Order: sequence, then C-alpha cells, then structure tokens
Amino acid sequence: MKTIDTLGDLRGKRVLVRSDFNVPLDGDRITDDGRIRAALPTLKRLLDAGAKVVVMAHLGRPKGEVKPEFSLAPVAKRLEELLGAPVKLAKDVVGDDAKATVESLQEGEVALLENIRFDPRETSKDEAQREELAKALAKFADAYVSDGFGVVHRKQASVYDIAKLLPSAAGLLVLKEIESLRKATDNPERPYAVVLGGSKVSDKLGVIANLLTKADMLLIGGGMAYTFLKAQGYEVGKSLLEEDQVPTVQRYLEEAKANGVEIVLPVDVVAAEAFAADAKFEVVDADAIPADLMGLDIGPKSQEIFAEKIASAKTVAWNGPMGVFEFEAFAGGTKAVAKAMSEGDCFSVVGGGDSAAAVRLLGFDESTFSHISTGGGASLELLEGKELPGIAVLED
Ligand SMILES: Nc1ncnc2c1ncn2[C@@H]1O[C@H](COP(=O)(O)OP(=O)(O)O)[C@@H](O)[C@H]1O
Ligand SMILES: O=C(OP(=O)(O)O)[C@H](O)COP(=O)(O)O
Repeated sequence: MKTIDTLGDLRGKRVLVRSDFNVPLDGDRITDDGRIRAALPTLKRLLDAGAKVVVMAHLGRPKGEVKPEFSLAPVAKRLEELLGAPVKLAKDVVGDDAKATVESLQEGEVALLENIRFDPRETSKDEAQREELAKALAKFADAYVSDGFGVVHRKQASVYDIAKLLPSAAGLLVLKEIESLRKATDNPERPYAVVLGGSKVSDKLGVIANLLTKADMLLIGGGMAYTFLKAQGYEVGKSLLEEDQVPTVQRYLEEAKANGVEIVLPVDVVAAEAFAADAKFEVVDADAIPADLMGLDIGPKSQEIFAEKIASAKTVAWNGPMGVFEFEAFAGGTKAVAKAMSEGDCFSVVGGGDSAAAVRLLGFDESTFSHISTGGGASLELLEGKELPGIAVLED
C-alpha cells in the first residue's frame, strides 16, 4: 500500500483528499462527529507538511442532484473547529466556485468541495462518466490521498477513478482500519459471530453469501430481519422489507443449514404504528406482526438470546443498529448488543457510521471494544475477504 511518504515533498503542493464525512444529522446539527475526528490525523499531517488541502466528501445519497439538505455546510463548520485551521466550503463540486476556492487556497488552509454526490458522475456505473469527473477533480491537485475508509468499497470517481490519474496514497485512517480489521479477518478465534442490522438491506445482504463460509453464527436484527422473517413465511406488516430479495435470503437459509452456520433471527419485535419517536408501540411475536404495524426494534426475548450468543463467541463483528436507536423507545436492542459485546471475552469490532454513533450516543465506553470502525459496508466486505476497489487501486 502506498503511504503519504511516497508522495515526496508536499510543501506548497495541492493535495486532494477523499474523506468520509457522512455523519448523522438532526436538521443541521451533527449528532455524532466521529467520522470527522477520525479524518483529522491525515489532514493535520498534510497541513504540517505545508500542503494546501482540498477535501472531497459526500453526505447521504442525494442521487446526483443538488439538494440543500445534503449540503456539507455543517461539516465544514465542525471541521474548522476541530482542525483549528480555516476551512473554505465551495458552493459546487467542480464548477466555477470550486475552481476559485481551490485557486485562492493558501498554505495551511483547507478547501472542502460541496457534496461530491451532487454530481451524478460520481456514482455513475458508466466508467467514462466517472473518468470525466475524475479528470476535472485531478486538475485541482498534484497528488491524491484516499482516507475515506467508509467508502473504499465503492467504485466511485472520488474513490477509485481519481487514484489512476494522480500520484496516490492511502491516508492514515485507511491504513489504521485495515491493520485493526486484519485481526478479525486472519484466523478469527472461534466461535465467530457476525451481527447484522441497519437499513441498507440489499447493499449488505451481499456479504452474507461469503460470511456463510467464514462465520459460525449470523445474528440478524434491525431492518435486515424482516426480509429474513418473510423468507421464513411470516408476514411483516409495514416493516422494512425488500421483497425482491426474499428468494436470495431463502437460498442463504438453506446454505447456512448445509454449512452448519447458525442463523439467529428475532423471536419478538417492538412494533409501532408509525416511524416516529412518539409512536404507539407494543411487543409482538416475530411470527405474528400485525398488518398495520412496523417492527422498529428487536424485542426483549430476542435481546436476551442475542446477548447469550454474543457471550459465547470469541470474535464478534457487528454492523447495523438492531432498531431505530435514534428514538429512545426503539434503542433497547442496540443497547443490548453493545452491552453484550462490551462485556464479552472476545475480539469485538463495531463498524458503520450509525453503529459507531449509536455506541457513543448510548454512552458505551468506546475503549471496551477492540475496534470501532468508521466503515460499515467497507468493514463487512473486508471481513468477507473481498477485494475493495478503493484499496486495490492504491496498491503498489
Ligand atoms: N427496524 C428498522 N426499520 C427501519 N430502520 C431501521 C431499523 N433498524 C435500524 N434501522 C435504521 O438503520 C440505520 C442504520 O443503518 P446502516 O446505514 O445500514 O448502518 P451503519 O451506518 O452502521 O452501517 C439507522 O438510522 C437506524 O434507525
Ligand atoms: O455511511 C457509509 O457507509 P456505512 O453505512 O456502511 O457505514 C459510507 O459513508 C458509505 O455511504 P454509502 O453506503 O451511501 O455509499
């Protein structure tokens, strides 16, 4: 892996950095700034070396359109406070304002381009489109540093294509993450349990196929659970469901049986009338979710079962909250999993923007986990042994 040192003397040079600033927001208030803090060592290192730093990042999934609610303005403000250096937010990605901002940059200053996903070429499946954006970005700098660990599994212009156009290196966060996660990928101590939840269901279902040959137990909660419950023939009411994934999940359930991998699903859920903090809710059996309710958390019996399984494991990797932890009434499952992992005698990895935020917001002692990763999908893909485009492209 190429490191920042391989880029030579950076004094007076402009360096493009890809960071992952996809932080949880409540309006324009950042509820957890962990990802911004995690980006600081690389940015400080470059500023100390005398570079002019141009940062690219995304927020949410604006799908190639300029949407003010996905502006990086709150991030720019927080980054400036944490870094103690001026951060100039450009009004666009590669337009006139971005060009002017980058050109006006002085040594020791940072420019942050507006949400890179406002440009449809960033996430395009068409390589030529991505390359076009990457070429425009490359004009801004003399070198590129990839430090957005949470996006290294994405073949996107600011993560992958740009690295082919400029002298490139892995940032300090990316190197630290790979080093820490290696302990869970190279010969994990067994039993090895993977806990999956969250809302990016189809995105993360893909990792299960490979985990079925690696893990001993898969504990499925969060929004992920309902596609599994449906695959078992249960109705899930208004819960998050990816109907078209049901056949895939049925295949996983069969493969798990054949491989001797235990799949643990919720036996009860906290079901609510609406997706709201003050929604009326009740605990129901997982095979009897009423048609007009939605499951927003795993229930108390499931919490107990999940905690027991975690206590029996020697390696536990967790991505995706067990429920809508942002609302107090549906945070119980996430708390139970975090508690069991923090108390267990195991190598414990928590990954993902929301999962890491949940651990901190719910008041867990971060130091009781072996590693808290800034990437959810990225850490899962590393755990399943996949080659990640944003890492492969940085290799010598
Ligand atoms: N049962 C559920 N229904 C809907 N959303 C859920 C459910 N359980 C968890 N979530 C949501 O999943 C989101 C996090 O998912 P995801 O992005 O996959 O995790 P991470 O960022 O840790 O990788 C949280 O905002 C949480 O509210
Ligand atoms: O939040 C992120 O990933 P995660 O939810 O898997 O931790 C990253 O910023 C990647 O975002 P994406 O899944 O919209 O590409």
